[in-house]
Amino acid sequence: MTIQTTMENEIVLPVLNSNGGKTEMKERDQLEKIIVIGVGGAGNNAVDYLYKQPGYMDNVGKSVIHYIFNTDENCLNNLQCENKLVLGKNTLKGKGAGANINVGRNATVESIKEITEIVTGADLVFITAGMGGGTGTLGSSIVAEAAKSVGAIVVSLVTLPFRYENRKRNAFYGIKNLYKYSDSLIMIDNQKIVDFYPDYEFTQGLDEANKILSNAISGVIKIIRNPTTINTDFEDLKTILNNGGKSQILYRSLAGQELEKINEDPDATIDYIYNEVTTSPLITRSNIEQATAFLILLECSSHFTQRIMNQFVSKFSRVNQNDDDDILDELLDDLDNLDEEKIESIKNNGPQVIFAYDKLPDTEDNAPRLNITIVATGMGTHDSNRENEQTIVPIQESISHTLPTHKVTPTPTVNNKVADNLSIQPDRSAKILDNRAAQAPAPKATPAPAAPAAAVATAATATAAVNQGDLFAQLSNLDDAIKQQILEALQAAGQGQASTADNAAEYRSPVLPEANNPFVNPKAEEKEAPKEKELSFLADDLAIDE
Ligand SMILES: Nc1nc2c(ncn2[C@@H]2O[C@H](COP(=O)(O)OP(=O)(O)OP(=O)(O)O)[C@@H](O)[C@H]2O)c(=O)[nH]1
Repeated sequence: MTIQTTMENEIVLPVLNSNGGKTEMKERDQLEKIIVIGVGGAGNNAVDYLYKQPGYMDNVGKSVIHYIFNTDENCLNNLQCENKLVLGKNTLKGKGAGANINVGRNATVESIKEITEIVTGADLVFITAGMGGGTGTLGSSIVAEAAKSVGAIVVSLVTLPFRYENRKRNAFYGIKNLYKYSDSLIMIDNQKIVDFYPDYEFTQGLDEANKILSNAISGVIKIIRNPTTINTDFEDLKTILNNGGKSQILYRSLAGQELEKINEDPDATIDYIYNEVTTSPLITRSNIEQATAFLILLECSSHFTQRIMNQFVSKFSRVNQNDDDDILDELLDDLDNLDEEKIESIKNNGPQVIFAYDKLPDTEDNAPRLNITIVATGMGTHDSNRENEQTIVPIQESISHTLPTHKVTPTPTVNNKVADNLSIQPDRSAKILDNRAAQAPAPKATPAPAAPAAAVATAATATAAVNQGDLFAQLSNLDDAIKQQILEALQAAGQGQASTADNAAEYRSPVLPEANNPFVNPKAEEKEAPKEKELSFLADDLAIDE
């Protein structure tokens, strides 16, 4: 679907209306704010690859903000993406981190104020980086923490280094930290490029990985942005990511010969498609058969009939076609006396599937075509055959779950939300040191569940004020210039509304991992405060000896 541009150059997207047509327009300011950030050389290259994808920038990419962050200014200058941030410019003067993860981490912390401004107001942030190098390894997790602190969903996509680089240990320090702040973490193993494409020219091999990263990003953006005959949106993505567990994003485009037997021999072709989609050679452990929730976007030519769609989607939902027929017949026969016990006995085994469908225009040669994007979650945490059912909750409670997530304050400032999410509270009486922060546009309100009283109390403890002396003690491993930068960022965050326990709880992300989310797991509120309330990049466990 082409994005239309108005006279004022405002992007408007057609959206599905209640009659199933595609006539309504969604104004730009109604759209969720999506930001794609590449950190370090590999991350920058992945964003650049995305830019170069045919049609991407003319279509969904136009309504997304792209950034490349790097310590190495030369690398930034050579790439197309117009939004660039040089990390740690005062200290490193635009030179790279020299494969030193501590240097890259410090450079990113030095730029935390700019990073915070960039992510403020975001609903969804994609972060992509190569693990193992100096900049992206820990820089990515600092960016992820900033994004999580402003309430965004964070989807991280990283590469693992080639074995011959001997950087796996550093890479896993990076993954350990990034995982904490990511709702979804996708990993591509560069070593598998050697295994699967041994004869490819070197950069062509790297591009195979870059293609997977960029396809995953553009596929998810399409799921949210593109109007389709059966539509999905940002709320659907949240539902699937809230399912918890490990996640995976897969994309595949198939056409022509690969699908030529789709009508003659649908069983074999569907098996073939399923295998092609679910076994991406470079992705580490897809384990998709363990997923307990799927968000699927299917864009197909007219060869994909009702029968074929039924067979194909059933492979994910693992539905047995004739299950429950008797109960359904009994219920339908007596609608006046619907029996709750009978309703409850309907089997909802297997994963939840939300799917979007759109028809691709047929080509002149009438070749079958299929593009498929899958977000799968819940791997590794649940029984994949668990009962998939939503419990009906009393009406008041269910209304409170749809209340806005992030408190809308009359004059919120860029950094208030960040500050409220951190355990170290800035001095609220401090003068405004950064005028840009004060003038930044108000972040858009997004939906949020109401916090139970006990969670508010827990959050109050977690946000207990820490004075500047304590802050300096925690900063002892960093040099003076960086300490000053961080303090300024925190002080800028300090002006505006006073922090209260209420705010802290209300600003809590609705997409916390299940174990920490009191709305999914009622016991979570009794556990320790959510991790993102700590200013983790100042903590000791990030001081790594190389
Ligand atoms: N797939 C893929 N991997 C890459 C690419 N560029 C770098 N890598 C991998 O990513 C790892 C990190 O490299 P970079 O991203 O260049 O490093 P950096 O984070 O910028 O850190 P410094 O260069 O030390 O400042 C490397 O070990 C490579 O394995 C790329 O274009 N594609």
